[in-house]
This record gives sequence, structure tokens and C-alpha cells, in this order.
Amino acid sequence: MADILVVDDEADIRELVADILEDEGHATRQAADADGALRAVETARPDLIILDIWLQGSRMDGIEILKTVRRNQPDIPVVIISGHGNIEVAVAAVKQGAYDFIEKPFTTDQLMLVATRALEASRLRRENAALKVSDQQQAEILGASHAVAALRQKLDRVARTASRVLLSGPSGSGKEVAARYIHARSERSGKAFVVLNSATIEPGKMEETLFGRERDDGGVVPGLFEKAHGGTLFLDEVAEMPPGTQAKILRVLVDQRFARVGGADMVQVDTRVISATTRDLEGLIGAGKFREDLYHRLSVVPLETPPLAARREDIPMLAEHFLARLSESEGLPLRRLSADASALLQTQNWPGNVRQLRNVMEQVLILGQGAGDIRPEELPLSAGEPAEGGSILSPAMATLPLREARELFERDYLIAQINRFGGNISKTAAFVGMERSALHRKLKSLGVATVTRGGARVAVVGEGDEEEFED
Ligand SMILES: Nc1ncnc2c1ncn2[C@@H]1O[C@H](COP(=O)(O)OP(=O)(O)OP(=O)(O)O)[C@@H](O)[C@H]1O
Repeated sequence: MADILVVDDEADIRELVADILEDEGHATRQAADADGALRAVETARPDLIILDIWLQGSRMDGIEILKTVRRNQPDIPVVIISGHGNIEVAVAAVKQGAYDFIEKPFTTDQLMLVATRALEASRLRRENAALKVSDQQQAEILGASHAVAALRQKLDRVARTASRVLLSGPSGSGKEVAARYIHARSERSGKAFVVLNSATIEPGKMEETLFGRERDDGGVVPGLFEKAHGGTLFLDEVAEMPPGTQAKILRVLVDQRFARVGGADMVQVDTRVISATTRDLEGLIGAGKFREDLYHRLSVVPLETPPLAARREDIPMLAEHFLARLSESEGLPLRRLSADASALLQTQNWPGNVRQLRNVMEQVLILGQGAGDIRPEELPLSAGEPAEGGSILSPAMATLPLREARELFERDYLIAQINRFGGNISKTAAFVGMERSALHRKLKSLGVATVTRGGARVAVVGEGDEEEFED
């Protein structure tokens, strides 16, 4: 049932239109002039306005009312009633943003047809707008660390162009979110964002998946390049592409044309390609596993999503964000992290990065029995376990030069110790075997400070302004 406002100076036409709409189950309100109409719109937003153009005794005609409504509430659909022989005025009204018009005299069916279509179109528009908002939300890159702020800035810049982007970073570090972020903020945002995960497609099916097929009966099965026409194709795990497909993709990137499998005609597409890899593509090129020419075409703008362990200061806010979102979507009471739990999360290695953090938060919220703030012992963490193969090297550290790896280790180690001693620098210094002043200098050079969170002192990275140590 819709709420429909009928505006006409002739009472019998108003009544007639209202009767027809009410017979179809809608609620109606009526107005005879501009003041009545605008007051009705202000009182409660109608789902549809049926508006006569000529209104005797009104200070504005239908077109003026239409303009006012469009200015203030542009998403209310308006259907114009025009007198016979007044087509030009009706067409002018449509140009001003009316959904459609009907000419007097009209039949019940004509009125219902145009009213139903206007209501349906406005419902679809509202749904699409809601979807677009949720697309944008899905494509939010959260984090206040230097690394994430710099990444966001680059993504914003690249979203304004049509350049191809290659995103590198470990699994779960947000490569797909970054690709969605670019798409959602680009001129292509109204068109499709299509994902291909190369690792999940059988090699024999890859070309059909990407380029489509022409069947013997003349039917066409479009591939992902066609589905993403005008939009963006995200090639995830691009290193997993079989060599034959690599050659074909290269050709599409060079001239934006391809033939479907089983077909001879060339298909022209305008598809932006964003690709992602967790692997070292340059190493694979050296080993003859990835085409160098394709690499250069894909990585016009190369960007890196940093591992979570390299931006620990983002961990508390990401964790709180996931807790809030999950409790809302699962209908569970919201729980927050205690300061100790938050500090413990910051000492972990997170080989599965943001995805792993989200999973841990999901487990706490869904499986956790507790109430109130989440305590450290409730966190399902395998803290302190050596990484696979007995090595303590995290994936983040394993690929760094010695000096940077040592800094990363020292930073993580000292943060863990400070948090173990409740932010007490003297006790930490005694335990780690350093003079208090030397520890201060070291922490400063590593960008570590302690801040008060939830009543407790915790060590964090990169919030230099608050740096102030307690004994
Ligand atoms: N900066 C971020 N802000 C908010 N959520 C994030 C962020 N980074 C990652 N996520 C979330 O973490 C999860 C994993 O992210 P995503 O799928 O983008 O990672 P990926 O690098 O593409 O992983 P893979 O290489 O395994 O495909 C998603 O649920 C995503 O929403």
C-alpha cells in the first residue's frame, strides 16, 4: 500500500482519481492548490504525487509545484495530469523531472498503469541507492596508521584514473577491499565489480570463465570480461593463471578485444583490470612462471597492502569495529575489549592478517560465554606458539632486510613486555636488561609510546603526541 497525494483544483476529478487508487488498496490524500499540496508533502512524505498542471486559484501552477518538490524531495515520483491538447506542457514537465504524464480524459487502467510503474521505479531507485551505500561500506579501508593512511591516499588518487592496478600483500591484508574501494570511488561505480579468483578455477575452465563461450546453437555465454564491461574486473591470485591464459589476457589488455571460446567474432570491451597477488611476481618471472610483459601491463600502478603486524596500532580499532558490526548483524549484545585484551591482540603476529583478526572477534562474540568487557583469557589465540617449522619469523619479518626485521622484532618484543608489566617502564627495563633511560631512547627511536586506554597503560606504535612514560 502506498501513500499517494492527489493534487487537482476540480473536486470531482480529485475524488475520481482517489477512488480508483483506493480501490487498488492505496491510501490517498488530496489537495486543491499549491499551499495544500506543499503542506501535505511537508507533513508526511508521500510515495507518489499525482499532479494536475492547471490549478485555478492557486498561487503556483503544477510546474512550479513540481520544481519545488524536485528541489526539496527529489526522490518523490510525480505523475502529471495534463489537459487534452497540452502535450508540450506535459513534455516540459517530464523534462523538469516528472516521472510521466497522463492526458485527460483517462481510463482507470491508464491511471493505474502509470501509477504502478512510477511506484515501482521509485522503489527500485531507493533499493539501488541502499545497495550502493552498502557497497561503499564494504569497501571501507579502516585504520589510522601511517601505512593505511598512505595507502588510502594512493587508492583515492588511482580511483580518479582508469589505470590498471596490481595489489600485492599477504593473504587477508585487504587487497580485495582495496580493489572494491577503487571501484566504488571511480566513474565506473554504477557498473559491475566482478571477481575472479584464479586459484579456485580449474585451469581447463579458465578461458571460458574469462572470455565466455559461443554455443553450437548460436547462444552466447558471456565471460567475466564481458560481464565487467564498463566496470572493473578483479583478478585475484593472478600468479595462479596458467601460461596459455596469461598470453590471452595480455592480448585483451593490449587491444581490449577478444574472441569467445568457440567463436570467431571479436568482442570489444571496456573493462578496467585490477589484479592482486600474495606472491612475489618478480621472482616468478625470474623462474619463468609468470610473463614479464603481462606483469608490466598489469602493474601500471603497483600498490601494497601492509601486513597487520606492520601496523599494530590499527588492531584495537579494527577489533572494536568487527565486534560492533558482528554484534549488530548477529543480533548479539555488544561487547568491548578490556584494555588488557586489546594490548594482547597487539602483541600477536597475525599471519592471517585482518581476516584472522575478524575471525577471532567472531569466535569471541559467538562462542564466548562471558559478559562485560572481553578479558585476555577469553581470546582464542595461540599466543607464543612458534611459527611453522619451529621458526619465530613472522611472514611480515621474513621478507625484510636485517635492519628492518630487527627493528620490527625489537618493537614487537618491547611492546609485549611493556604490556606484560602494565605499562611500567622501570619494571620492563629491569626485565629486559636495559637502563631505564636507554629503554626510553630505544622506544622513542622505534616510535613506541604508552597511552592510557580504558584506565590501563598500554604500549602503542605511532601515537607520538601522547608519548609519556610512567615508572
Ligand atoms: N583495512 C581494512 N578495513 C576493514 N576491513 C578490512 C581491512 N582489510 C581487510 N579487511 C577485512 O578483512 C577480510 C579480508 O580482506 P580481503 O579479502 O580484502 O583480503 P585479501 O588481501 O584480498 O585476501 P586474499 O589474498 O586471501 O584474497 C575481509 O573481511 C575484509 O573486509
